[in-house]
This record gives sequence, C-alpha cells and structure tokens, in this order.
Amino acid sequence: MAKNLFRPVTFVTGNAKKLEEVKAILGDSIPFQSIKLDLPELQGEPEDISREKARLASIKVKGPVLVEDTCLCFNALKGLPGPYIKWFLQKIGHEGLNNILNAYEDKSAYAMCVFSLALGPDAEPLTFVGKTQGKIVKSRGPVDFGWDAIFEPDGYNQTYAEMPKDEKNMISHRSKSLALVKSHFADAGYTFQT
Ligand SMILES: O=c1nc[nH]c2c1ncn2[C@H]1C[C@H](O)[C@@H](COP(=O)(O)OP(=O)(O)OP(=O)(O)O)O1
Ligand SMILES: [Mg+2]
Repeated sequence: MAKNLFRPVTFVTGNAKKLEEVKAILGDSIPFQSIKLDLPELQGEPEDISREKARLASIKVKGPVLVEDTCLCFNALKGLPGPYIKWFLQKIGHEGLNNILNAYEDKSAYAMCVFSLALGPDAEPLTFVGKTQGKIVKSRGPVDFGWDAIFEPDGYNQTYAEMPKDEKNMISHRSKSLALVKSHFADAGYTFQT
C-alpha cells in the first residue's frame, strides 16, 4: 500500500564526511535533502541512541528524517568504545586507541552503523543495522575521516582510509545499513512529493 510522505526525507547529521558517503551510496535511489545539526546523544545501546536521535531530529525538522549513529567496537573490550568512539578519538586519537589494545592479543573490531528512519515526531523510529568486521591497526592513509585510518576490514590489506572511496562504500558498515534502508523504502511503497 502506498504511503504518502509529504516531503522528501531529511538526513540529519553534523558530520560532512558521513553526508558525502550517504550521497554517494544512495545516489538517486531515495530522494533526500540534508541539514547540518549536531543532535544530543543518549548513552546506552546503539539502537536506542540512534532511535532517540531520530525522534529529536524529527521534532526539529517537523517531518520525515533519517539519522545514523556509528560505533567502532573492539571485541577485546566487549564492544567498547562502541557509540562513545567519537569522544575516545577526540581525546586519545589513533595512537591512544591502538595503545588500549596493546593490553590484549585480540585486535579484532567491527564498524557498525545504525540508521533510524522516523516518518514524523510521533512515529516509532525504525532501525537498520550494518556491520563490517575487521581489525585495529596502526594509522595508515589519510586521516580526514574519523577512525578510517586504523580500521582494516577483513579480507583487505588496506585500511578504510587507504581504499578508494567507492571501494569503502561497497563494503562499509554504512552501505550495509543503507542497503536495508533502501529495501525498506522499496517494500513500503512510499511516494514522495517533489
Ligand atoms: O565511516 C566512518 N569511518 C571513520 N570514522 C567514522 C565513520 N563514521 C563515523 N565516524 C566517526 C565520526 C565520529 O567521531 C564517530 C561516530 O560518532 P557519531 O555520533 O555517529 O558521528 P558524528 O557525531 O560525527 O555525526 P552525527 O551528527 O551524525 O552524530 O565515528
Ligand atoms: Mg554524533
């Protein structure tokens, strides 16, 4: 059954690099606009953080929104820093993150993206989780996007940062999560007013 969205979805993020990737991955599969807004973030489980971000974003935008929260999870630390990676990165950097893992044999990690779609301020947000497994390595490649330079996905000998953009976008946590968003849009039969 076709549902009518009155406006295209707004992707809300304070991070220009995320937006760049979302644009490249979605192409024109889902019409969306974006606004730059740094939303407050809950503490807790990644899905709950993402859902609450969507709820807040939807109140601000007064319409359908898409948001995402990204985690970098170390298996030796049972998933931490997880959603708190932004603050770890800001305070201790690539080197500090490597140093934490010096205490452990297990350097494996996964990158996780949780997209949330809220069709309006009162609608229950839907979540879409994408994960890419890999390991934490010494920084290699450009350092212009978060922890890309210290994450080497399984099956590759390049870090995310060393890979060509379109290759990262083919295998990334973000593209896996967005693939689910795309199939949701396809299945739900939304129509857009453009
Ligand atoms: O593909 C990625 N490759 C490397 N680093 C990444 C990636 N994606 C997010 N990141 C960084 C940004 C931030 O330091 C943390 C996630 O925190 P997170 O709250 O989701 O992002 P954010 O605050 O920058 O933007 P937003 O306004 O959408 O919340 O990991
Ligand atoms: Mg954030």
